[in-house]
Amino acid sequence: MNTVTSVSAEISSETEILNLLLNHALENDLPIAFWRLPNTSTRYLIISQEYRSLEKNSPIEELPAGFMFAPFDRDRTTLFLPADFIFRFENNVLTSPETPAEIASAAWLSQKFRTWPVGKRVYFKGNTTSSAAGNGTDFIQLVQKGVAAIEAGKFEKIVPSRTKLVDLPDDFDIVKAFENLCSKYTNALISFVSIPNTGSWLGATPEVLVTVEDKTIFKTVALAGTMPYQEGMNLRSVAWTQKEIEEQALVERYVISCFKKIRLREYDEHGPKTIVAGNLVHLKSDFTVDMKATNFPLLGSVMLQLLHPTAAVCGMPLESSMDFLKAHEGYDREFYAGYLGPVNVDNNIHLFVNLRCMKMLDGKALLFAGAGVTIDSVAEKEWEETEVKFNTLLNVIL
Ligand SMILES: C=C(O[C@@H]1C=C(C(=O)O)C=C[C@H]1O)C(=O)O
Repeated sequence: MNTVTSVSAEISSETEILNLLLNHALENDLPIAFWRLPNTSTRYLIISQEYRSLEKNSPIEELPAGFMFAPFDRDRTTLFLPADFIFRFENNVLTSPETPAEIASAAWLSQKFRTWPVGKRVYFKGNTTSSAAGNGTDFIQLVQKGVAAIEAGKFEKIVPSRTKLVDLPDDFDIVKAFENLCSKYTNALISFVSIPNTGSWLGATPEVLVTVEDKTIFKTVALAGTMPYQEGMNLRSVAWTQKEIEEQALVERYVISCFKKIRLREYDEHGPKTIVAGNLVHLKSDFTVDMKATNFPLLGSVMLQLLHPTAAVCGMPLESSMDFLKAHEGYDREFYAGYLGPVNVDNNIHLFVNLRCMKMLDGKALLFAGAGVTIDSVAEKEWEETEVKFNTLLNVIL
């Protein structure tokens, strides 16, 4: 059999192979996901023949290897991309295929190499639209409405968001952008997902929603509170205000309330600690559960249903804050603040909240960002916070 290593003499670089695969998927309307997990160097790329819509409450542990892409609105359909073709890149080269799926994918790829043009930049169809919204004034009014609703006792926390539409540079190159995000944001999930009728999304999210390692260890986090990161900042003495401390404590309470619903008491909690997320710092608490000791083999699925959308991206309590956003936010979040990530690849589940992300439109990018609002929020400061959050991607793509 022709292996990738033998055929790839002329087309050896990761960048060229990626360009070929992305072009192939986009030109043929095939779903594709390309990602790198935090603090790792391996990059994975999968191409599906077809995406699937997942049944509500279907256990993710029983899915084949693939990639999940879920919208913010839990009443809408979660999409799943089965790993019909799977490639793994390490140190800028395609790794030798090991699993049967990788071996079949490598054979398919080497077949394609014979006929494919090299050196072509990835092309985007401009067939997706979005309800771009949220100019500065609207957002400030939205935050003020949120604070008034908190004062009126409707909820304790709300996370309004807005979008920003920017022109992409003429020479914008998705593979280069992905590579730059990887080197700049080592502790984020870097992802590019493109699905027919849904669009192409690029992101660098710092927020874990559900991790299940080796079917044994469950992890989630409570992340909130935002400040710009400054070079040389001492993370042990960041001066968080009462507002941010309470805002993060609310998310922590939300996570614990989900454990309580299933009467799970044996969880470890560490934090909150200040962590760096690209150009920002946040407060984060880590939660870990030993699924064997607690006899909870489907804890990943169960907690996913309970957690999403968390108080970090929607509000607290969930129902009243969701109603407020539906009534007042004024645009469709689509997949922003939904979740995404690989499931059952290498025996792990890694789902992240879809933050610091953008949807690619024809020659433009639509960016999304939100900010946690409590009774102590100052609207202009929350607007500033969304600006800094946009910069996570803008610093790299413009
Ligand atoms: C909502 C976003 O981020 C969330 C909100 C945060 C906050 O309010 O401080 C911090 C981290 C995230 O949990 C976003 O990035 O759009």
